[in-house]
Amino acid sequence: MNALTLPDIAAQASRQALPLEWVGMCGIALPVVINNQPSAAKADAGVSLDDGEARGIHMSRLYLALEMLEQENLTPALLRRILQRFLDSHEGLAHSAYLRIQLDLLLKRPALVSPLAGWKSYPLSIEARLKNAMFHVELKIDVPYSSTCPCSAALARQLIQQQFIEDFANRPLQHADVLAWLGSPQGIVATPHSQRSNAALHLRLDDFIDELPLIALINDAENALGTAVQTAVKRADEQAFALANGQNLMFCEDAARRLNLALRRSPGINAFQLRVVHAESLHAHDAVAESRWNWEA
Ligand SMILES: Nc1nc2c(ncn2[C@@H]2O[C@H](COP(=O)(O)OP(=O)(O)OP(=O)(O)O)[C@@H](O)[C@H]2O)c(=O)[nH]1
Repeated sequence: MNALTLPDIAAQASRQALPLEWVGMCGIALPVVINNQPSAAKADAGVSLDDGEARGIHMSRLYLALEMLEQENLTPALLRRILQRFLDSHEGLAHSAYLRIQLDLLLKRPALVSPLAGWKSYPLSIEARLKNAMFHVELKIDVPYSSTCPCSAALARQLIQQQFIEDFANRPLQHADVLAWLGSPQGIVATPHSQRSNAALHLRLDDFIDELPLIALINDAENALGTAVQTAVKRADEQAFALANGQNLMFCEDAARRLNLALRRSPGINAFQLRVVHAESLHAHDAVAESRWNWEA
């Protein structure tokens, strides 16, 4: 049999000698292991093509290095080893390596009061870079929550006061009457508007961190807001949620400031930028606030 050598176009010289900032593959489907659980993910893997004379990179070498993600828990150390393999397999061609992994982090979250729990999905993106032996990891996490407008709450309270004046005008106040009134629709003649809201967190991690602090970060953000959206809900949980909203009235500015202060204290974070979006029910447009800490674009 005639053994033919397969043509290797990538190994040819480029017609235009020009380095490229990024070459690779986007949207690779693969499982990654987080907290010992496999999750369906999409990866973008690439290197710089610093040798402008080379026609192309070796895509298969990047692709095969990603197999390491199937074997062990996703950690900064694992990301670094994969990126190092990208570079080792492109010696002389590439000086910097990049990997982004996107998935929905599925966490079981307890109800506020009842002994129930349910699953909540947090869109997550993990970006790792290795260049000149400098290794960086960034996380992007979306945290959904509820926000009740403090201005609307004050306006609603004023209407309740007016209703009280009308209903109890020229009448001696009886404890039982007031209690019954408070429990009637008259006692809450106006309600403040509230909305499902989202905090998009973009965080730079400490370079020498051992674990990705995913759950700790989400907990810190949700505790700072006080009104995380719920999963399994019985009436007791809904009542506790109503109380949490009443005790945590928030403009988008308030939410951004709360998150900023909480994330500064959160371990393992070097810098962050965040964007909160309140999908207003008062308007057909959103109220948005952004905040940064130590962040240089
Ligand atoms: N560089 C590059 N490769 C591409 C592209 N689109 C498809 N490929 C293919 O990706 C495949 C894998 O490339 P390599 O990793 O160089 O494959 P290989 O030469 O068999 O592997 P090595 O022996 O490790 O170099 C090749 O068949 C390429 O043709 C592209 O736009 N750029």
